[in-house]
Amino acid sequence: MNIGIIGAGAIGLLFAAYLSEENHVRIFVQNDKQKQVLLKQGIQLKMTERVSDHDVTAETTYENLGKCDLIIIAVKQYHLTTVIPQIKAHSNHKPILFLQNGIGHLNYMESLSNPTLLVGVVEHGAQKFGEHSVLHNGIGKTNVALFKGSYETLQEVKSLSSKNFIFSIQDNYEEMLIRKLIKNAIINPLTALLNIPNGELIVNDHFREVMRGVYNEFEKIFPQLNQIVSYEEVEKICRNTGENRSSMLMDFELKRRTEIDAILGVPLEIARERKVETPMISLLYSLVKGKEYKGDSE
Ligand SMILES: NC(=O)C1=CN([C@@H]2O[C@H](COP(=O)(O)OP(=O)(O)OC[C@H]3O[C@@H](n4cnc5c(N)ncnc54)[C@H](OP(=O)(O)O)[C@@H]3O)[C@@H](O)[C@H]2O)C=CC1
Ligand SMILES: CC(C)(CO)C(=O)C(=O)O
Repeated sequence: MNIGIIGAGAIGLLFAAYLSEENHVRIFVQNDKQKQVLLKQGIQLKMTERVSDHDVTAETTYENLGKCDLIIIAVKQYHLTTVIPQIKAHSNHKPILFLQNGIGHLNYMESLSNPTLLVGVVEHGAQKFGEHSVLHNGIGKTNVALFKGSYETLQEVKSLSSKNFIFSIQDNYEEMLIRKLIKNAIINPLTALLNIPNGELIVNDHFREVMRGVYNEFEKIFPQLNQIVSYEEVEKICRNTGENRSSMLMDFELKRRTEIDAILGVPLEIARERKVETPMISLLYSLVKGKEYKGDSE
């Protein structure tokens, strides 16, 4: 298959490395320096016990998007404003797979006329080093679901699976995204604001009370929430990833923009539309925005 990947950050490089084993991968990047490094050296995929090199084609313009059988969008949600016009201009008939955290990408997807659109939730952990190296530091899987269009494409994506890189089909895209959203929405802002690893949230009854309160507010926004993901599952993630620093805490530490708008901003808009009061979620949103605004992670 000819696969196009937009974005060569941690997730873009990870997907490109694995998928290039059996497919031709074109990776669309923003700067010429990264393009040259990728063309000359390929992608270096690091795992605990081995390092491998993977050849890809790299481009800084988007004309060749139309040559791809599947396009994977691996940029952050807040980058979509620049990517969506390129999709509309060069590949409005191709299947697209969106991998963003949160639910902010759904509005963008609704604006596309592509017949087949897919969403994915990445459970792998990946960290980028330099222009072309990626560390696969957590082997999980990628859940994929149909947003609209052909189920056949979903099966083709599943068939791209390999030993350490599995795609698993999910029936309901909304439930799949909400299941991940709730975990990110409760764990990420609190760990980022408190500067603590995930596990510390559940050994402190005061923090647990706040977590439960945020969950209850989400249940007011999404009344079926408890049938999709329970509060106990959120605590389980904290236990299972106890030593981890959440991606939002790492964004603060590295002075990068966070994904707070996709994680809390869009649910807050839905709450407003549904006339639901969510004071705790609003407070967390404003605190993260405020801290981001100052550009100060101390
Ligand atoms: N990293 C992880 O372990 C996980 C990440 N995710 C999710 O996956 C998504 C991607 O995350 P991640 O890879 O970590 O993010 P990164 O910030 O590492 O990568 C995003 C990349 O997109 C590039 N980019 C931005 N705009 C464009 C554009 N118009 N054209 C081409 N490239 C562009 C950026 O380039 P530049 O550097 O030049 O700005 C950057 O390399 C996020 O939504 C994240 O939440 C989900 C689960 C795990
Ligand atoms: C589930 C969680 C909170 C694990 O750290 C995560 O996905 C993140 O940090 O973004």
